[in-house]
Amino acid sequence: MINIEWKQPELILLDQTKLPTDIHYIRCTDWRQVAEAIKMLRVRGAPAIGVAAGYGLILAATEATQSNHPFSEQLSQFYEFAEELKETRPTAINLAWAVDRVLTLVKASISDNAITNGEALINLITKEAEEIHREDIALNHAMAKAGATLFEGQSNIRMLTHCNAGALATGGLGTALGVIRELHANGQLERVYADETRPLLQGARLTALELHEDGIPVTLQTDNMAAYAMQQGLIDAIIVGADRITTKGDVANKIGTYGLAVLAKHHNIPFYVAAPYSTFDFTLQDGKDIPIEMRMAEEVWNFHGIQTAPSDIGILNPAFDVTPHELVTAIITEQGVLKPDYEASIAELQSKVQK
Ligand SMILES: CSC[C@@H](O)[C@@H](O)C(=O)COP(=O)(O)O
Repeated sequence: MINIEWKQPELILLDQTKLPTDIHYIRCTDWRQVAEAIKMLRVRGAPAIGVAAGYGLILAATEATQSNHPFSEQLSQFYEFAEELKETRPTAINLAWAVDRVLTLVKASISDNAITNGEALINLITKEAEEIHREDIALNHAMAKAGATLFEGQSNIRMLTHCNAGALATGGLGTALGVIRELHANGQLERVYADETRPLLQGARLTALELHEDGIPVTLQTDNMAAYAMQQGLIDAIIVGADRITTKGDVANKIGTYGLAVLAKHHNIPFYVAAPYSTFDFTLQDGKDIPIEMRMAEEVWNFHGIQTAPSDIGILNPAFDVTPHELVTAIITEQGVLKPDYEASIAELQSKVQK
């Protein structure tokens, strides 16, 4: 199932809010449609929103350079659009990372006089957006291989995952699900337990669908069954993706991840996080400084048009939580597996990727 495709002059996005029942594609010709799709989780998952935003910038540049204004004014307009796109979701750093990567390149090319008109700007952004997408696919492959090294010699692995960190959340195979796919291909995986992931059911609607379509045995459980499954000895390891990781190794991921990590500690089950370098925030040390997206109350009291609670009560709806580094057994990246001391291993990662 292709979730993101650039077909000049359109960005085609699979509307993930309609899965698993409807396969519906949105054809974006305006960057505002891309912003809306990101906000409404039609395209979601940290790396995927970074890839989509990269392409969204082509549409932003196309609109900004259509006027008869001087190029410098067109550029200012483009920067404003880019800022708006960047602010659509605050927690997943891959979004800001992708927008900033394109803006840094644009600004450097302007100051070098390498681009002096709209057409050159659009060409430059198109190349970079495509490169971000290609790179994400390669990062997923490298993470899958690196992650599998943690399970050498093991077989019949029963893995628990939360939310969707699969192909639908990235440009490629997925982060956590990339590792799961690799273990399945190696014949080492017995089964995946997928948390349904309230309130928007990314685990049920997306992870269960992806795995089932790939012929990977999957058992769906509601979030409040995870403790039971661990207590019954059904889970050998937990693997999740991430939306932002600090230099200490604190991990923001889908709400409910922290609870799983606490449970894993109690049951002595390894807790792994898989994420590419673009998910690390090298400017933040402590997880408490990660901005947590608070979403609409309606997502909790209403599901797909069915009211499931009184609508006029207090509702808590943080989209993410932060797992402290002490609870993370290892972080799988495309550069290899990071282990505690995370401050040291993440500093080493930073020196490799920010040459
Ligand atoms: C490879 S995706 C990692 C995370 O982005 C994923 O686990 C997650 O929390 C996604 O949240 P979502 O709100 O669906 O965008």
